Amino acid sequence: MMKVLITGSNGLLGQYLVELLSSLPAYEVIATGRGANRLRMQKGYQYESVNLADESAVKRLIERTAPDVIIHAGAMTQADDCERSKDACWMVNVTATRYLLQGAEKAGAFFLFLSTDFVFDGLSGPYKEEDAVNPVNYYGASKVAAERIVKQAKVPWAIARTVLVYGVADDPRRSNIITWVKSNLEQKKKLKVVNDQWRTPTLVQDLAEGCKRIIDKKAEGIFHLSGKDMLTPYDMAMQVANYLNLDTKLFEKVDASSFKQPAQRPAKTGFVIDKAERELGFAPRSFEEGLKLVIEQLPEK
Ligand SMILES: NC(=O)C1=CN([C@@H]2O[C@H](COP(=O)(O)OP(=O)(O)OC[C@H]3O[C@@H](n4cnc5c(N)ncnc54)[C@H](OP(=O)(O)O)[C@@H]3O)[C@@H](O)[C@H]2O)C=CC1
Ligand SMILES: Cc1cn([C@H]2C[C@H](O)[C@@H](COP(=O)(O)OP(=O)(O)O[C@H]3O[C@@H](C)C(=O)[C@@H](O)[C@H]3O)O2)c(=O)[nH]c1=O
Repeated sequence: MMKVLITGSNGLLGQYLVELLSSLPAYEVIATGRGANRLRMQKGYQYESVNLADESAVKRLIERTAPDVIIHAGAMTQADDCERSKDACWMVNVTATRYLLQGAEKAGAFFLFLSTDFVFDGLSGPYKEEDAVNPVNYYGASKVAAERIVKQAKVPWAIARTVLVYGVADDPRRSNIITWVKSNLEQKKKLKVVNDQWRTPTLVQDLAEGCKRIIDKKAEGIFHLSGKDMLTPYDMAMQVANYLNLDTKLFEKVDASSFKQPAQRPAKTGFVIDKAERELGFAPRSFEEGLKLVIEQLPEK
């Protein structure tokens, strides 16, 4: 049985990793999050409340649980918050990653780190794993710094980068493109939707499956795990609205410059996922299929 420690277990990806792995007999899951366990499903795994910024708590947890694998999904993920609170962002995204890695090296655990398309500048997407990083915001810079630490690890490691993850969260601290469009249009609210950013949005179930394939194979190195469809948020929003027969006249097509967000976003990212398809058998759903699955999962109004 593979003992897997998952950080960020109350987050969007974390909860799908916990549900996926704890439902399979081959895995023993230790889920760790900040504060109380917020998952709907509270059986079939061990939950440990740990602040990842607390070095001794992190190292004690790893020593006590002795995992074979650590999947580090926990992070400060709101790019604007990271721009405003750089110290907090660095503490969680970089320093905490170092604490976990030091614990992993002591335990001899395989280390899988979750990273982002925001490590790239967005000038020449879609990106392959070997392309040069050049972040345009502090969140991206923190992930580049964390990746650098992971690459020097004394244990086998992998970095899974992903893009614009969407899905249904038990207790979401942040919305995502589908839930955000659906809830606003249903309330007849006007939406400014960006038409000059390009992404390859990723269904959270596909991302969790990709992470599972990496740990099953102990596949080492960087893997780009995202959807294959290159879309703008406007394209995505139109697909959501049309599928749900909601009023697309509520959309105002804007370019990113009309947003006064603290963190700059890279214009055109998106990933080439050939390596993940070839080496992991990674096969993500189309945005249309993912959209349908998410809508089916949403609780009835
Ligand atoms: N969502 C996306 O579009 C993308 C995500 N990624 C990366 O994938 C990973 C998972 O993302 P996602 O699930 O969407 O992120 P979420 O923001 O949904 O989850 C992140 C989790 O980390 C936890 N966390 C933050 N700070 C601490 C801390 N100090 N101690 C313990 N836990 C902490 C949060 O806790 P709490 O719930 O209490 O806030 C949260 O549950 C992240 O590393 C992210 O950078 C990469 C590209 C795209
Ligand atoms: C808030 C808002 C967003 N958008 C678009 C812009 C953007 O491409 C998309 C998502 O916007 P957000 O600001 O919510 O998300 P954003 O911070 O851009 O998303 C990022 O999150 C971190 C974790 C990552 O690692 C990145 O891969 C990326 O997913 O929706 C609009 O079109 N209109 C809006 O009013």
